[in-house]
Amino acid sequence: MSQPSLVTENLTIRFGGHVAVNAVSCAFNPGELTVIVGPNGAGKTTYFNLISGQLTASEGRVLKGGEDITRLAPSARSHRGIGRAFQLTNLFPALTVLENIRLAVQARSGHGWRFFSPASRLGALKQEADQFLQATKLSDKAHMAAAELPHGDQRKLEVALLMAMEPDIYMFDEPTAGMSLDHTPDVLNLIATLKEDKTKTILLVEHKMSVVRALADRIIVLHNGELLADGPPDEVMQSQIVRDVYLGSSGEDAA
Ligand SMILES: Nc1ncnc2c1ncn2[C@@H]1O[C@H](COP(=O)(O)OP(=O)(O)OP(=O)(O)O)[C@@H](O)[C@H]1O
Repeated sequence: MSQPSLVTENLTIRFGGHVAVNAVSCAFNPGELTVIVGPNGAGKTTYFNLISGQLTASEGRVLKGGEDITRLAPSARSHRGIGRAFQLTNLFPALTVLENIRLAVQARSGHGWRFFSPASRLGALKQEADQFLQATKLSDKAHMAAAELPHGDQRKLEVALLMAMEPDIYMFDEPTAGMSLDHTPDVLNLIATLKEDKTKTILLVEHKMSVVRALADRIIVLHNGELLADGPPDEVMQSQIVRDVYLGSSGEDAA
């Protein structure tokens, strides 16, 4: 088995006397999509924030490819390949879809572009951006301002920007929340496509059981900040403890 791409060791954060994430130890592997479920207030988003760096742990460690990144800022973690979708806050609303994607490609390419002439640089940028436009089925909207897109297309654009950064860890927090039913399959297909590239590690916080069933290779359950269960979807969803604390309290397809 290959080395885990991401590990949390005894990861803990306290807010005053409240322990929001409590000694969560978990290893995530390349090519695996893990869905994180749990009742409201279980600590899912806080666990995400500890991994992507919006919050710093009170105790424990986050390791990316074996490197301790526990104290790094979010930007340093993103440079190390941790890509998190932020519910539209990454978009430049006044720029077109294509311009948004080009900027993301440029940001990832960094100084590498200085070796090219301005014309060939633009050509290479456009070619790469086109690839992500096509992957997210946004080619026909390339010249629309991001702000004018329907909500579902904005979420797709957000995935395109994330893909353009080529992270090896993808983090999605309820990627279909607030999305109309006709856009939902597109986004789910997109995430399923990421899975086909067996090198990516994908983490997804999700309430909708239909989404969990469609995508999960593995489910981890948080409850009161603790890791309650971890395993293959069928096994986890059928375990009595999960039924009692999770399905019992929030029901099927909550949200
Ligand atoms: N910055 C903060 N200061 C104080 N308490 C916080 C902070 N962030 C989160 N919490 C608390 O930590 C607990 C876990 O919250 P979190 O948002 O991670 O839960 P969640 O599982 O993502 O819930 P939901 O499904 O409702 O989004 C909650 O009790 C919340 O009030």
